[in-house]
Amino acid sequence: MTTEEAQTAPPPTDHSRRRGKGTFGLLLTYVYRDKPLLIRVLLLLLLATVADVTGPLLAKVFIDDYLLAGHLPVWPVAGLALGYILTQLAAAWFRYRQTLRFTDMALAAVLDIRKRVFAHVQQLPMAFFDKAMTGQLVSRITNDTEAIKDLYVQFLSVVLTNVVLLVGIITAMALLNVQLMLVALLLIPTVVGVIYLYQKLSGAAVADSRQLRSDINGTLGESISGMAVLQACGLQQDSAERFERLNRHYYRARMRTINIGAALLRPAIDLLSVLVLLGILKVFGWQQVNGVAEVGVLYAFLNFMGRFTEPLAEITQRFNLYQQAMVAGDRVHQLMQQPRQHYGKTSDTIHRGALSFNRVDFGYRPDQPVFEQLSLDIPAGAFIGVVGHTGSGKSTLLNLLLNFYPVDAGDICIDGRPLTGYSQDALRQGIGLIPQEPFILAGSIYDNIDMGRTLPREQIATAARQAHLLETINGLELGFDTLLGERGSRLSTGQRQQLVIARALAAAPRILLLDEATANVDSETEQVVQRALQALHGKVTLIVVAHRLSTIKEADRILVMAHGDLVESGSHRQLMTLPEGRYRAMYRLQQQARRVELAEQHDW
Ligand SMILES: Nc1ncnc2c1ncn2[C@@H]1O[C@H](COP(=O)(O)OP(=O)(O)OP(=O)(O)O)[C@@H](O)[C@H]1O
Repeated sequence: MTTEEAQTAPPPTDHSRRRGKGTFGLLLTYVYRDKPLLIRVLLLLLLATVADVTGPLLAKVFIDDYLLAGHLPVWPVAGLALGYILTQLAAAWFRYRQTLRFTDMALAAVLDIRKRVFAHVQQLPMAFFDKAMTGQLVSRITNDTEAIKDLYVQFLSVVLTNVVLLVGIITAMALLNVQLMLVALLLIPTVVGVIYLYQKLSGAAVADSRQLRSDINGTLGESISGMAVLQACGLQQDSAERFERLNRHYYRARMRTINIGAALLRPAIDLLSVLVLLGILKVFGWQQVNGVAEVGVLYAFLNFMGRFTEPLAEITQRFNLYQQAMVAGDRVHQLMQQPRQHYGKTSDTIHRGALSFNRVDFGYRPDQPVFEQLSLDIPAGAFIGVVGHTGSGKSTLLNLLLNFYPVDAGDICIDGRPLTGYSQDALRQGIGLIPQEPFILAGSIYDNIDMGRTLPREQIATAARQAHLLETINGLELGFDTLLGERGSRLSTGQRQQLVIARALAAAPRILLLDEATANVDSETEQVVQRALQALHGKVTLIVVAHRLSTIKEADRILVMAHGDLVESGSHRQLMTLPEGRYRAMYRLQQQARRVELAEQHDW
């Protein structure tokens, strides 16, 4: 959803609250996973609370039974003092252990969520990524899961601790004086009311702020990756203004939530606790007159009241984190609900590499078909060139072969079996892709060819030789272990392309797809690619999409596409004989352009 959509969307308060319950349950399941740890945490929590509330009870005994009675025997009083010190020390120790364990549990849960979310995102169909903004997606996997961590560490831990503490305090109060306890208890429904009001008022603002934060990340990601274009077009000012605008919206949305929280949470509790305190003093005064209450009870009560309002205030304050975590959890949950790309489950692998399209219909959008009834047969080991004007469907042909998108009708078969029947591993192992933009990892040359497949080093070296890159690699100081900067900045454009060719060849695919692999390289590198293709000719099915017709001149068959239709098909020689042929016209045009280029070079 874009910012505009977020702003025009109906207020998410009710809706997100409805979804929130499911999200909360989902988030809790991550904690249940480690039950022994959960039990240990709860036990520590209980022990800490018991130790905590014992202190004031001991103090009450000291005041009423010894201090006010003017009777101070050494051993019982020393015993009470020691008991007081020990219980407070024990409370501190149990609390410390419990906080550590809770954080451990929370971080493990977040680790688990992040792992699952990323694994899921990697299985999503390409159609999802067509619409997703990189920065926004990154924001969901990092910031939103981080907000979920706050739910565990800062919300659940604090709320659970304080609820148990409250129960402990109320029990201790009831033991001392039931009437006074009932006055103190009045605070609870009022606090629940405050929390409810807070959630109602802040829900929309919290959802807005999370969406805006991910828009900020999206814009940043887009600007940084397109910095060269941005600077070349002098768009820095526009981009800065857009960024500033988003930040300003974000600031306002955050301030809205902070203002609501600041007005409602802490001040409301403080005010109410003063009223309750007055109520306690009144009831105590009345009981004193009737000779029911003791001074020690008042001391213990005042002590408990201090402890009673603190957890309530803590709980209410943490509700803004709860609100944020619920919205974040919902966003993560929605991402996890995205259907994965469908792959087959059989263990069949691609053996030969024969391809066929049988009456295939496909469109990225239902109202804009790219292919209608496209049929095509490609024998194993054939070298097929694909040409056509921009937008004619060349890359789409490759996308469908990679099962990046499901077809709308008809089917695509590899070695006579439907493409959708093959497992993801079989497809990735059997089909190699060399895209126009080489994608280079910030790792070593070895890592970049291997791509986590842990292939034997000899296989990597063979692939590098096939891509005519071995000599270049051997010339580098650390050879295959040479680290490439981010986006492979240490290599030239041509060398990056060769590296990607080596990567594709390393898995010994039966089908190799090249999508404009020679569009951005010089003639020399193009010849390297051509030589690599010639070496593979007959051994691997080659489907080469090329604007530069010289790259595919030697192909067995050239497919000419126009508006998703196959309009011409044949070898270079056959197509050149068609008097009105599109291929012939394109080839002549390119030859002419080449001649002009050479003449210009000569003049220089
Ligand atoms: N991800 C997408 N979402 C929606 N429409 C798309 C997408 N990719 C391509 N198209 C549309 O599908 C049609 C075919 O595009 P395709 O990329 O296959 O053409 P092409 O022949 O490879 O073009 P080029 O030579 O410019 O790379 C075009 O009309 C294009 O606008």
